[in-house]
Amino acid sequence: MAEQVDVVVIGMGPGGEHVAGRLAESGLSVVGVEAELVGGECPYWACIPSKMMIRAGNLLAEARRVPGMAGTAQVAADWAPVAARIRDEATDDWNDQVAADRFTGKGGVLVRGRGRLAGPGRVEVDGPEGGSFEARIGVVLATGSRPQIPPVPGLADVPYWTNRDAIAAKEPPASLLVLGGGAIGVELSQVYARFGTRVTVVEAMDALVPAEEPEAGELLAQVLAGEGLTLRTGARATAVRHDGETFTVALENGEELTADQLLVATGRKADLSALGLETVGLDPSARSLRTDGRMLAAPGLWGVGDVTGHGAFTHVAMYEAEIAIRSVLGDPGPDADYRALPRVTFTDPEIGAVGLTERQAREKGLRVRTGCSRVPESARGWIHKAGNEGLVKLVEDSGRGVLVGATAMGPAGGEVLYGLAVAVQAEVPVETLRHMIFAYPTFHRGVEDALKDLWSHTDQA
Ligand SMILES: Cc1cc2nc3c(=O)[nH]c(=O)nc-3n(C[C@H](O)[C@H](O)[C@H](O)COP(=O)(O)OP(=O)(O)OC[C@H]3O[C@@H](n4cnc5c(N)ncnc54)[C@H](O)[C@@H]3O)c2cc1C
Ligand SMILES: NC(=O)c1ccc[n+]([C@@H]2O[C@H](COP(=O)([O-])OP(=O)(O)OC[C@H]3O[C@@H](n4cnc5c(N)ncnc54)[C@H](O)[C@@H]3O)[C@@H](O)[C@H]2O)c1
Repeated sequence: MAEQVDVVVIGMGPGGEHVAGRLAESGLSVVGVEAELVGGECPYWACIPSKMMIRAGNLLAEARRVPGMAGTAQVAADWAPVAARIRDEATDDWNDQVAADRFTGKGGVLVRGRGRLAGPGRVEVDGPEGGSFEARIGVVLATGSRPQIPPVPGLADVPYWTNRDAIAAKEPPASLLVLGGGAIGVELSQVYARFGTRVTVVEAMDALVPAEEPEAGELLAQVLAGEGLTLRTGARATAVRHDGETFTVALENGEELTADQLLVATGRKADLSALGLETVGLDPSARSLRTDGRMLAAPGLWGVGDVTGHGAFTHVAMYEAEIAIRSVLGDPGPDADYRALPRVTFTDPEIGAVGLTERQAREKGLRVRTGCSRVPESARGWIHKAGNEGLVKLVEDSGRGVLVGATAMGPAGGEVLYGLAVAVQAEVPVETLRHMIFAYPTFHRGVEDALKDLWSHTDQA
């Protein structure tokens, strides 16, 4: 006999935990199903511990910038406090009791196991605590994503690292090969390099962080090369092997790269294959779960987070969760709108970006005008000196006179981004932005310089 409840949430990462907790607080009977740890990837193997590592790496980099600007500093990197902080403060040694109690404290019922749909509103959970559930209102799928491993010959047979191993490492390897120069690849590469690891990054596309503006990828490559990393862009791995000690990655051009560890960071994908989607008339082989503006994938079936394919970010999962909560409760509010989706790659310098890149805007057929400024050429960048690399790039839909995208790269680039995200979201006329007062001498005055540059260009469509 299936147990009757109001809502079943499958997957208790940032998206699912938020939906399940809020619906339980609102008085519904809610079952949250989790196969691993309540909280999902973000607190245990992703955002939070990686940003602790980055904070540590940035402290070392700042200390190394003291000579010539503030005296002398002797810096001895030590991974032990980083590994300890990840265990003690971020993950409770990968124990989710606090998160589980947080959910049950709101009135939810946690069922540990792997859930799958068994027809509209029906969920079956494997595992010792499993069972069958029938949801009166519906089911929320929030099953996240997992690493996408490319079909490079030999790769499947070697003990490569994913983000999980890189986060849980108790000490930095002497050398590290990183396959993939996207967000995970560049963030973790820079950290490890700052702790003394010899790092080589292999990126298939022509630039690092290829989903962002090419100017950002080029500048990041200069910075990372300056910090001693070896970079291979436009490089395809043709074979991987491991002799028990050393990894070897062969590239298309004949070059062979070796290292003690190999991190595969070539993207993440949702896995819909085992969720029973066929029982509700949906395609289990799809790349992601298609949802409408209310996060509905089918009647009584909502999707939130990485599984929807709208951007693998915790802030997207939380945003979609809020909409799904309103939709389940029948509360009014706007549909999902991804025009001003922000991304921050937490390298040093940070790469903050929102909305469309120039290329995406052109591909949409917009009349595009761009404006750029360089952080070192601004008063604040010049004052900052060591570690001042960065830029601002604006993408205007000149037909409408509004920004549709922007990049703020530099010290605190992710914070500078905020004003630009407001401008894109609210479609503030560029003419209005141009006549604002920008505080002196801030990094965000680079936006004013980029607006001036925008104005000096005629339409480039
Ligand atoms: C190294 C790294 C760094 C990152 N840094 C950032 C960052 O700085 N900022 C940012 O915004 N994003 C970052 N991300 C992305 C972020 O972690 C994800 O976007 C976010 O965790 C997605 O949340 P989610 O709820 O969709 O899924 P997840 O966090 O993936 O959680 C899904 C949960 O569902 C469970 N599950 C899956 N299938 C089932 C099933 N059938 N039954 C029961 N349970 C199931 C899983 O065990 C998991 O706990 C980073 C990712 C990585 C890998
Ligand atoms: N700061 C953040 O918000 C943050 C940090 C880390 C991860 N994330 C999220 O997690 C997602 C996954 O991160 P990711 O870095 O794995 O993915 P990604 O998609 O950002 O980057 C993957 C990179 O690997 C490259 N690649 C793919 N196949 C390759 C191959 N065979 N050889 C060499 N390069 C190859 C791609 O061209 C791409 O540049 C990100 O897209 C992002 O949404 C966010």
